[in-house]
Amino acid sequence: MADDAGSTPQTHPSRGPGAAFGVSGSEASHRKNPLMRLLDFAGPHKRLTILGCVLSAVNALLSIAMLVCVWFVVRDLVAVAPDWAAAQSAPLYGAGALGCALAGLIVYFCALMCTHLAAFRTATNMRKAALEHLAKVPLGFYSARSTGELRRIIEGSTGLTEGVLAHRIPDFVGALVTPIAYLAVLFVFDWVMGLVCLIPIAASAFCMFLMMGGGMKDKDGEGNSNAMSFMMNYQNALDRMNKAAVEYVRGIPVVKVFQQTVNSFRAFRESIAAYRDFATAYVKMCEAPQVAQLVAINATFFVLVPTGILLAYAAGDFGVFLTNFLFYVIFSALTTMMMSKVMYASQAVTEAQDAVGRIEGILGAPLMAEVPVEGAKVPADDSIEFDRVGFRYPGNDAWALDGVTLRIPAGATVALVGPSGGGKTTAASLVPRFWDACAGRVLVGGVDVRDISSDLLMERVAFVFQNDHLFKQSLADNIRAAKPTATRAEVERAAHAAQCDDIIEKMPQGLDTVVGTKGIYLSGGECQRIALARAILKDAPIIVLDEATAFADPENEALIQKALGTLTEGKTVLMIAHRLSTIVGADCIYVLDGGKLVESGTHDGLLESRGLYARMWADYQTSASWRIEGRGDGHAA
Ligand SMILES: Nc1ncnc2c1ncn2[C@@H]1O[C@H](COP(=O)(O)OP(=O)(O)OP(=O)(O)O)[C@@H](O)[C@H]1O
Repeated sequence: MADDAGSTPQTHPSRGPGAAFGVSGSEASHRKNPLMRLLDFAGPHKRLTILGCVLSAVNALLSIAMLVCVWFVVRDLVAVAPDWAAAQSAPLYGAGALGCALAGLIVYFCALMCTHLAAFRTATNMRKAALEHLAKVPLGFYSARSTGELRRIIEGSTGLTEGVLAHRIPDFVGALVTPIAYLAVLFVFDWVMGLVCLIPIAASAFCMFLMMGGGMKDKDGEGNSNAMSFMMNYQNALDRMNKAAVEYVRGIPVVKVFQQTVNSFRAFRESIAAYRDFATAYVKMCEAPQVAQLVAINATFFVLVPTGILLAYAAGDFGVFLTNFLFYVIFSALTTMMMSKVMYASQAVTEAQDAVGRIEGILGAPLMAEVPVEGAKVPADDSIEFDRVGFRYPGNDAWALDGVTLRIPAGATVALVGPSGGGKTTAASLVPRFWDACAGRVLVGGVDVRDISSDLLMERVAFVFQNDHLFKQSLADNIRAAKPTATRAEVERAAHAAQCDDIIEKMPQGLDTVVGTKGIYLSGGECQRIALARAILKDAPIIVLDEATAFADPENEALIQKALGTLTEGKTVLMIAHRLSTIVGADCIYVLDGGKLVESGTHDGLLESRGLYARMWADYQTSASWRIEGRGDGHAA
């Protein structure tokens, strides 16, 4: 391979996280703060989060104001006891306390409204960004990651950030504002008792600090705290278990046939054990500091009461001392709540950091290189050409295609045949750029496919896969996937041309029947005809067919062949078929073996040359006759 351009498809770095929301990838990734990175996804809704946090802080101040008012009521009542009627300002402070409480409720409600709106929008934007990005990455990305893992990132990680933005962040802000205001107020009345109340808070904060990893950097040197590194490992273990579970569920028919149990699936068993180990280790890591933290935060009375008793002896005015003491008793109840909020918020931030990192992992996956608009070229016609094409799958040293040169003139029908693993599917995949060639060029209409805008290329090429996927949507919508603007009449015409009339007739709601649910499923051959209707509706001038009749029974095959006739009429066709009878009439047959083009010519010409194709044809004929004999004498061959 002289001009090996590397073994991976040409790609370019994505614009990165938050790109769709006005933040460039590098800008976003250089920001270390996970919350800032998370808010990048909020777009204009970032302001709502900020407003929500401000309101949460106001609510915290109102809560303190309410308690101060309550304390004033108590002070006034104690001062005039038992002549309660003399406490003239008490009703005023009482009303103040009530007003603060009501205002606090309203403000907190508004705060949560703001943060919830922003949280839902942020999670939606994250999902959209990830899904949009996934549609543009090369197929190699999917070989390296399982659907279970991707699903968990898109659903799980984004869902997790919802809770963080909606509740934890405003609570965190409120919990941070509270001690500041608290400190100011604490020292107003009695600085000694204020100081004493701070001891449990400081002890609790220290335990929390230990719980979060004690500021130690992880061995990875990337600045992750122990807690962050633990969270990453924990989430990775969850991912592996998810991935193995999806594999296991998909393989359930095999499990049943070979009477296996979950324990015989090593990967699944090991992933469950790894998850258990991480979960246990996590609990153990948090055990001691969390117990200490809970003890510390609930120990306010433990330090406050003895201090109060000591100070009572030295107090000049016992009445004033008692009311001050009551203030600290009321206030200390707040500390438990406040520190719990701080603890949950810190934990949530660690989770959010991991979630944002995982979404960024998807968004950071390089995209298939797209030619700049000004450099994009338009194909002159609908011909296809392979010019010394070489291709290796990422992570695979062997050449799946090696120096393949072939030409399909516009309007011609060409077949790719060859032994299994010869490179037929790989060659066909290079035309619509599912992959890019590692060496040489693939040309459509004389233009390198990499120089054609992807929209134009997709307009020009229709690809019918071996096992085309039908979405859990109506048949009409499945067909319309090829052309969303198609009218009902166009969809019906395409379905009719693809010989789908019998399928539609037997469906309870005809074309509007949703497939894949409520026991409504199609056979392989029927799926293939719906996929052909899709391709007919698309009406692209270049058709790539990969094993179009692979799943068909004889009856379906006849219908499929008829549908293919309509689809391919006047088009450039590149066709892969194992049933050699379907390609006898092809204008040219290319034979691929071990990634190399070994023969080419018409059916008759290749038979005459007595090469690989002739041998494959002879084998095909023999196997076909075995089947016929087998049926005739009632024995399966
Ligand atoms: N996603 C992949 N990752 C790595 N290697 C792959 C991948 N897909 C195919 N290959 C390898 O590339 C080579 C060509 O495979 P390809 O599917 O193109 O052959 P094929 O001729 O279409 O085979 P078949 O007739 O069995 O479908 C094979 O050696 C195969 O193992």
